[in-house]
Amino acid sequence: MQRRGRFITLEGGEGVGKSTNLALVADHLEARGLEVVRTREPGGTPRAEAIRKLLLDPAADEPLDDDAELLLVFAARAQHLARVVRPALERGAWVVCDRFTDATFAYQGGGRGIDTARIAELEAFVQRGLTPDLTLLLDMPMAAAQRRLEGRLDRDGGQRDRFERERAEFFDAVRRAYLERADEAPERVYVVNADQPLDAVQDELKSLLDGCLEAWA
Ligand SMILES: Nc1ncnc2c1ncn2[C@@H]1O[C@H](COP(=O)(O)OP(=O)(O)OP(=O)(O)O)[C@@H](O)[C@H]1O
Ligand SMILES: Cc1cn([C@H]2C[C@H](O)[C@@H](COP(=O)(O)O)O2)c(=O)[nH]c1=O
Repeated sequence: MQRRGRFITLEGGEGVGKSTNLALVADHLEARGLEVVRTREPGGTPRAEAIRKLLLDPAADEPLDDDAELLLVFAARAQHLARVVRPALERGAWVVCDRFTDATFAYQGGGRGIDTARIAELEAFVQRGLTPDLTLLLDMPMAAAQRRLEGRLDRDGGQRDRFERERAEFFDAVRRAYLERADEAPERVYVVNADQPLDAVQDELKSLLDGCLEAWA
């Protein structure tokens, strides 16, 4: 693939501020004249969004098998890559994506306990070498993030989805797995302390982006 654009992902547990900061990242890049595609996983195309619905549906009548969950995540990813991410990168756009494969290592690997070697096999099969240029890992203790999530749910009148209903131990394992991923790829994954006022988080993100823009020019 002729890849001219850049691929930036935002990662972290539930309610750490990914969507809020995705808007900041995308606006910051657009203000510098770049074409930016804002997207998310699972999802990003109509069919991948249909898979997202299946994954997040808390219906208790039929539990979702862990392997089925893993395969659905990668099925959605294959569709998203083919229809949105690869074409955008090929035409020189920057793709800013709310979650990607680090989430699979964190949730299906850390949270569900699936062998990471199996996840890595699917990653190689589906992505064929395509990985993010930069990953912003928003990190904070899960208890504090849960309080933010509750605030948002109260305001939206929303319901917890299938993942948001998991126990605290699940989210602690997710956080540990994310931090392990950051340790394994320090050249790609930048860990941001998300447990600080939004202005401080966003100042840090903007100066990091400016550094990348300069380095990649
Ligand atoms: N640094 C911050 N300080 C205080 N509140 C914040 C901060 N960042 C985000 N919030 C608020 O926390 C809530 C969750 O933020 P947001 O929806 O961006 O998180 P998220 O990581 O995208 O959540 P999800 O995992 O559900 O997609 C929102 O109400 C948002 O306004
Ligand atoms: C990409 C990806 C996502 N998930 C989970 C993580 C979240 O609970 C939901 C997505 O909802 P959100 O609005 O982004 O919080 O899906 C996962 O388990 N594995 C993945 O690879």
